[in-house]
Amino acid sequence: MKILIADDTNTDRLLLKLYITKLGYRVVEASNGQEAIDQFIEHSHDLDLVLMDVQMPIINGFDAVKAMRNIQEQQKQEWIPVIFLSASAEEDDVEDGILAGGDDYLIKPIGQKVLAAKMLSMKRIADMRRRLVESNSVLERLAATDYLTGVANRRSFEMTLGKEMQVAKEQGLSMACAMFDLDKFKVVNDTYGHDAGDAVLVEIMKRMKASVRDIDSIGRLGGEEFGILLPNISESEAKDTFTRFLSVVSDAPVVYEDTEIAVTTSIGVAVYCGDDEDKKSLLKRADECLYEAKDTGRNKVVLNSRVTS
Ligand SMILES: Nc1nc2c(ncn2[C@@H]2O[C@H](COP(=O)(O)OP(=O)(O)OP(=O)(O)O)[C@@H](O)[C@H]2O)c(=O)[nH]1
Repeated sequence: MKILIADDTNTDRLLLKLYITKLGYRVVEASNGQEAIDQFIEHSHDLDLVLMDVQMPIINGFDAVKAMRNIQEQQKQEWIPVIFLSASAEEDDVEDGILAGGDDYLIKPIGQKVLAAKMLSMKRIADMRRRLVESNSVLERLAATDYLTGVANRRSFEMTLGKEMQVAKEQGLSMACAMFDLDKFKVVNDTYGHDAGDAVLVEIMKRMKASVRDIDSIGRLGGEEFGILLPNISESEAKDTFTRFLSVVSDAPVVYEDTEIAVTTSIGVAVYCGDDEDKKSLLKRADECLYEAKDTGRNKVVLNSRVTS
């Protein structure tokens, strides 16, 4: 456990440091409010507790903690517990300390046992918060992911599409939004079984994930239909990339329990040029291109309603 002690009185700070190091904890020191904020910023990644004197020069303890809580909120950091230390036992001061973002308030002089007990209770709270934050991030990831293929689900894909369209608009860049759908997939299921169909979806997504750039996004829109976003790409580059994706799908069969299953895909691509078009209309254009690809023979890319292969 790493603890920041902020106190302008050298003897108080050194005594606290002595108590705390004896308990086996690491200590970072500050002798005024500004230094406390600086140390908080520098050590926030592994700081477990702040012991903050109230009366200090430059910035007092309450204002320093308000600043720390703002930083924490802006940078979406974990909550680090703060205990105020003060000679004042006024009820108003205790209330102000908690309102400023403190978690507890101790009246000086502070006994060694009380300090150790308070640190233990703050650590419990910090650990509980950490576990909550971790569980939330797992839940958020699950809520955004397609369970079978591990790519983004439709909701998450559409959110990314909205963000990418905004970036493209602000920076005057073009981007490609594609819908692709495995051809005659019902035949795969009917011939080899649903589990084999699932294995095909998983393998094709694995290949696609390995084929796109880090800035690209893939999502499952439903069934055997997927979406791909290629930000910052010209129309001709998009055409080349999606034509290459046809081969990524079809060049090698998917092997499922010693059976080779050959699959192809049809891809409909709408290029967005940063104009006022909305998400729904862009997806509709891609969908129309996909239908054209299906209608005109499958295993092909149709870009902005023009047959390109
Ligand atoms: N195995 C498996 N099959 C799925 C899943 N989701 C949808 N499907 C199947 O995908 C098939 C889609 O069939 P259709 O809509 O007729 O399209 P298609 O056979 O691919 O034909 P085209 O799209 O016209 O080339 C259906 O058999 C669905 O049951 C899934 O998660 N796993």
